[in-house]
Amino acid sequence: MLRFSTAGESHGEALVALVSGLPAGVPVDQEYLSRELWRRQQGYGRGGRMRIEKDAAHILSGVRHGKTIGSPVAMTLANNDWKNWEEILPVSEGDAEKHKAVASPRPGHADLPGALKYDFKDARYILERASARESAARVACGALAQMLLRELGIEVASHVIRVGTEELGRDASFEEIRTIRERETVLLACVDPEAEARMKSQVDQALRTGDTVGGVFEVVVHGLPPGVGTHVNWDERLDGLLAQALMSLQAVKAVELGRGVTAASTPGSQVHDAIAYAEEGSGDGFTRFTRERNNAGGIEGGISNGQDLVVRGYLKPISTLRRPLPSVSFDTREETKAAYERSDVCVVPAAGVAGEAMVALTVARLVIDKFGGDSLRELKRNFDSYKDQIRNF
Ligand SMILES: Cc1cc2nc3c(=O)[nH]c(=O)nc-3n(C[C@H](O)[C@H](O)[C@H](O)COP(=O)(O)O)c2cc1C
Ligand SMILES: C=C(O[C@@H]1CC(C(=O)O)=C[C@@H](OP(=O)(O)O)[C@H]1O)C(=O)O
Repeated sequence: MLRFSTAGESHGEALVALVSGLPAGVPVDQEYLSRELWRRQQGYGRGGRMRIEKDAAHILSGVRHGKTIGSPVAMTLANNDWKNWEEILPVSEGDAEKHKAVASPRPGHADLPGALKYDFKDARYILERASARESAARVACGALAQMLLRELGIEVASHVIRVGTEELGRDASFEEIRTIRERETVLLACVDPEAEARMKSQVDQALRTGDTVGGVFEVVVHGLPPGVGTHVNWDERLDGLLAQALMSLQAVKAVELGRGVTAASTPGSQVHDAIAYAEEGSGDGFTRFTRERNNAGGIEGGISNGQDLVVRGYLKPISTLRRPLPSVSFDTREETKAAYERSDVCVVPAAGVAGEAMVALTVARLVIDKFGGDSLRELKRNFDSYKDQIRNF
């Protein structure tokens, strides 16, 4: 079973990422890994921290001569900002000035519930781990999952479809979305330059007014055969697993599969994707069944149906505001302003990259569950044999 976990605090020495369950023989492309990490750091509206960090994953185990060997892959990602904190973080709470306590919790961040739960009067102990710095480690894990999926012809890409109140307003083809990955500079990762300019103006307004924005990213998986995930148990359904995977990302507050949101208010005849049967050589790429549209987002009954998987993550606006909202001091219990040091103002493109990682890890896990194999060769053989089986169903 493919599993991954992360450790590390935002301003600690390093992040740690651990992936187990990858078959042996998967080519590990360091350049691809670095590029995914770079992509997660991009986007208009990111704060000062991204000028400090230059993320890179150092592989400690599980890879020899450029390929996985079946053992867990352990990676570390250094925090450059650690050098600015290494003398502050060890200072005890007693020395409040030097300790840089966060003692007025930010509405929307994990500060207040975390401090209550873990019994701290300093939310720094909470924010260090709640921080989306952790998503860098997820992207390192996700890059490995993508390296496996690419060997099977399965691709994952994301783009931004909304920032604040500005949206793309049309469907994008997978070919268009794929080109976002290749961009040398990333503004808001939108396929349409005009919509991107409108999105930028939303960020500019937030920057001007000391506010923040949220938005929506879309992750698309191309080349996934029908039959991945299952309807038979609630916790093995592809839709449920994808929702959990994306919802677990910092600031994601809703997940949509296909046209899930508008479908709720649209008649069935306009929602469901009618089925036809094509001549040999055509069809959805896996079978001879075809659909003219993909409102289901590639999943029916918790099972992939051979169409592109389309999953959207809805982000709330960033909670740390330059013009802070009212809060209450842990020390005096009097009204004060929420803490502010520095912050991102918009993170939708970065969250999209983290979303790709989470989707890739979820899909790779189910692919490994279904097709098995301790080596990539064995997995591929099983995968190809299944594709033969369904081709002429
Ligand atoms: C890539 C990324 C960067 C983020 N940067 C910030 C930030 O600079 N400031 C902030 O307050 N929240 C930021 N967040 C969101 C917080 O991490 C998140 O709101 C917080 O941990 C509370 O979790 P919740 O929003 O999921 O409830 C970021 C999220 C992502 C995905
Ligand atoms: C460090 C990253 O994002 C951070 C996520 C984050 C938060 O509260 O989630 C707060 C900010 O951290 P800092 O207070 O150090 O500027 C972001 O920069 C990153 O994405 O690598």
